[in-house]
Amino acid sequence: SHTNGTHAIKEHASLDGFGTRAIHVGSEPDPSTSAVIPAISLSTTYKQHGVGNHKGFEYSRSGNPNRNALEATLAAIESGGAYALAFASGSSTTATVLQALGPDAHVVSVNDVYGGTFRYMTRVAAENQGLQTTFVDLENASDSEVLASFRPNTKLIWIETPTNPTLRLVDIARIASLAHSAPSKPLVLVDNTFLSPFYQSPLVLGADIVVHSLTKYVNGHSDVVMGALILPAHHAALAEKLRFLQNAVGSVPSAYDCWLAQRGVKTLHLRMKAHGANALAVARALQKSPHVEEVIYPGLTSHPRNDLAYRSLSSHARAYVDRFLKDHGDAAGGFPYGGMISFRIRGGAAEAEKFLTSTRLFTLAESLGGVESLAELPAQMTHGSIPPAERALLGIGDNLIRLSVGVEEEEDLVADVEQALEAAASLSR
Ligand SMILES: C=C(NCc1c(COP(=O)(O)O)cnc(C)c1O)C(=O)O
Repeated sequence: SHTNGTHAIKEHASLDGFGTRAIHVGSEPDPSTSAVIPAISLSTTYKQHGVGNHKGFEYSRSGNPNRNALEATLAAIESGGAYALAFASGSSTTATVLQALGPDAHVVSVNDVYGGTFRYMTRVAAENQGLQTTFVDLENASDSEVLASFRPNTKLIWIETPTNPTLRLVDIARIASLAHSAPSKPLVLVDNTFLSPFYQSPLVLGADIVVHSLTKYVNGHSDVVMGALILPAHHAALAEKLRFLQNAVGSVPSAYDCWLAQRGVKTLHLRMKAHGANALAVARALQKSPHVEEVIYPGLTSHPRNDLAYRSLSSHARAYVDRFLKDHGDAAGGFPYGGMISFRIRGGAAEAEKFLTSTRLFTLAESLGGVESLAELPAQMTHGSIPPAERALLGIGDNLIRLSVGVEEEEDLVADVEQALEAAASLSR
């Protein structure tokens, strides 16, 4: 049932499958018009029938029908979710969560995060609220090394997995168990942007908060900038605190963008299956190419943490992957695991530039998760805000190319990558 403060989803939602929830929860026919698809409610204010006597809406920043509906859908599809809050962008979601930690807090973050997240932590929150951030290789750190990174004022562990852009995998369940056993009991947050709620359910694995750049897979059509966070039922107090900040800071999405995102999320399950199958095929083609030094795609059987990738799959993705493996067997060389691939092209910046300007279907552009395939050079583009020394330590070199594999026809994407690799290789002939 909806309240203005927090939106706990209807009980029945948990009984339906992922795609069914995405299509039906939050999209119930309009009770007054019976419209199957909700109207776009652009009004910024609502008539009151007496002071404080209203129908649950007072002012659009504090809540509006389209945002409430989208938040209900997001809480329903992020398994284990009960509360969802939408923001104007993934970055403002990050900012709001970090603001909620208060002054002089300490955060342990995975060492490879989106450049904008790194930038906010180290150049904004550090200055504005005295945030201290320790970047740790949470993929490889031992339990004792993780525990040693905690301080008495450690309030939050920030995880991306797979990380952007080197696709490092973090064992959410392991880190959550360590955090919840530590004296300072830091909250565990997972930025689930890269896999979307379809492939990974961080709340089920023990996380306390999930954040998404909805700009990416959830909206899925490269026409909305938005973010969201989702909390489990036992964090009602944290939901209220973040709902207060959502309204007080006012970094909220428009009703129209919420309506677009609600339309996009309805096909998320279909798109993520297609993204995954296409990405596996492109990763295999890259693996076979003499012009590629290294392919990073955790769905490949050859990936060192392919077992962790499989163990971390959501229940709905596990069903899809098991069917895929049954249908394709070992010939597939792995399983679909989201649409993101990073690879190191043989050579350096020149070869990378030639590849990126030779693709016909992969558009050279920032962002990811849309139906169209995109390609970029993190070192100079999305992760340019990370100091060169840090980038070098993380392996974000001038020959590291990141692909967001879209839902075009698989054969077309494989052919496009292969011809662009040949074009890049021609530089050294
Ligand atoms: C724009 C890109 N990333 C945005 C992003 C963000 C920020 O989301 P925005 O909606 O772009 O503000 C947060 N978390 C992750 C993992 C992200 O990848 C990019 O990597 O091309």
